[in-house]
Amino acid sequence: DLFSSSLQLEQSLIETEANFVRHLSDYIKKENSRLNRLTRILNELKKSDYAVESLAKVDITERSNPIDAFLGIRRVIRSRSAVLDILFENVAEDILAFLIDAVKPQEEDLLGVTNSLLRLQDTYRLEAKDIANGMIGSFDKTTPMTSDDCFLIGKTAASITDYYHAMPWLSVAEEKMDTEAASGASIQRTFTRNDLYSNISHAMFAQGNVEHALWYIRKLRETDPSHPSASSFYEIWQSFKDSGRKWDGSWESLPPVSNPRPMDGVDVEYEALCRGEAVEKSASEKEKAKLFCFLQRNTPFQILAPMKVEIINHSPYMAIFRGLLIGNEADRFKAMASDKLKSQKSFLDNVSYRVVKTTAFKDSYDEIVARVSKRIGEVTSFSMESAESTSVANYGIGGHYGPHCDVAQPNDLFTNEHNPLSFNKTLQGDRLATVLFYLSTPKAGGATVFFELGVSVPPVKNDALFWFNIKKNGDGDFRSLHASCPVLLGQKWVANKWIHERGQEFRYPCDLSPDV
Ligand SMILES: O=C(O)CCC(=O)C(=O)O
Ligand SMILES: [Fe+2]
Repeated sequence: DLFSSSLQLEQSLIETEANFVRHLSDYIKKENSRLNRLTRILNELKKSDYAVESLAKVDITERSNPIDAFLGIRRVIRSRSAVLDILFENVAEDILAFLIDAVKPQEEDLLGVTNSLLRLQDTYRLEAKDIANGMIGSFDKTTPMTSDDCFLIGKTAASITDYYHAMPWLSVAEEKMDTEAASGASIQRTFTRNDLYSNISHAMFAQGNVEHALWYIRKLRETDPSHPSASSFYEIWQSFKDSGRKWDGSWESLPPVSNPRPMDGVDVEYEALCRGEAVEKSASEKEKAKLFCFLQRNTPFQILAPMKVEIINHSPYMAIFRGLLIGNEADRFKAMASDKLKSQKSFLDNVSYRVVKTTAFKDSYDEIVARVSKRIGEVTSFSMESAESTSVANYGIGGHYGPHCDVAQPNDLFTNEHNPLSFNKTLQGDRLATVLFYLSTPKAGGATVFFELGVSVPPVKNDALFWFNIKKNGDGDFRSLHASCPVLLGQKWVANKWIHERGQEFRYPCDLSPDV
């Protein structure tokens, strides 16, 4: 798939659309030349004596000229082989190969991006109508969608019984169909008005709007009694009668539309944190007053260039290192990762859980990787000996990473995504702390959020976020449960450095208390 890395999707769209234009215009040129050559042969044949005579209905009983016969035979043989050659020319070979094998984005990407749009709509409280008009929140406006695009999104949602999302998209499709008709725009549609009514009626019914369902199915039945959905009229009518509700059948007296959101699996606090809103567990103003920032001068290097450290949570300790990356380091990491990004099959094997592609670099890969690892060691005072390779990730369109802890220890809170065998726990120990550095600043969205702490950190290029995953007694600290919010606009790139337990025995002494 492409949609799980926004970089790869953008690259492939640019490449594919440019190649599509080239292949199709080459092909049309070749077909034109074929037609021209055929026309030339045709015109010559038409001019031939025999053809002219046949058209003129000349009496041939007297006619027999050996020269004409010779020339006629030659002409037929030559034209036959010329036409056959042209007919058997395979001018479609290149474009067929392109269309069959080389056209990337595919249906799974369309489905992936559709899912992303619906997820963004929920998380950031966007209206289907605004998205359909090319608006992502209050950000830049782009090309509006057509009724056909909106219908496809609504129908895709309905096909997985997601009527909550289907409803607004189908009604936008209806509105757009009306405005398109009024403006005389010629829109290619993959559906008829009655297909739309059938879908709206179904979704209305599923969301408890039986009168509206009846209204739409009645319109469908009146105009096309042979439509496959026309017979649902009787079921809906029966349901309406059974409900004992009152409605006189007019548009004016329809009750307001209800469209309840299924709350199963929805984390309201997560969505609020993603929008940057405070939640119950967020620090109060009084607690916030205890947070501070300072200039760190731990090492000779830092005496020259002190690190700006912002403590954002005391227990467990969390801090932001402002400007940990310098110069073009962030861009170099992205460039190094660009052609290596691979999608990570999640442990839960659930595509929608993690829409991101990653790759990892050992310190020996490039001087810059070693340099940044060394700097992390300096600012955190931890040994980097047992740390993992630096992993770089590019999120997809609307890409996110569901709630998880970075430790490999199993726990009851949730199914841990990290494969316990992915690093050698006995040699390196578990992931003591995470340093997450931001390689880009997305235009909107993509915050890193901590559910138990009510903390939301918006990504800022070159900054690094530090937190502990393990308590001093060695148990996993599940207050570190975190997630990456869906990216709303722009690209989100991060890199992870996981610091392990081994080698930190003197730098981070153990404690038997289970609470630190
Ligand atoms: O990208 C983020 O904000 C969080 C990434 C993360 O939690 C991880 O890669 O383990
Ligand atoms: Fe994580």
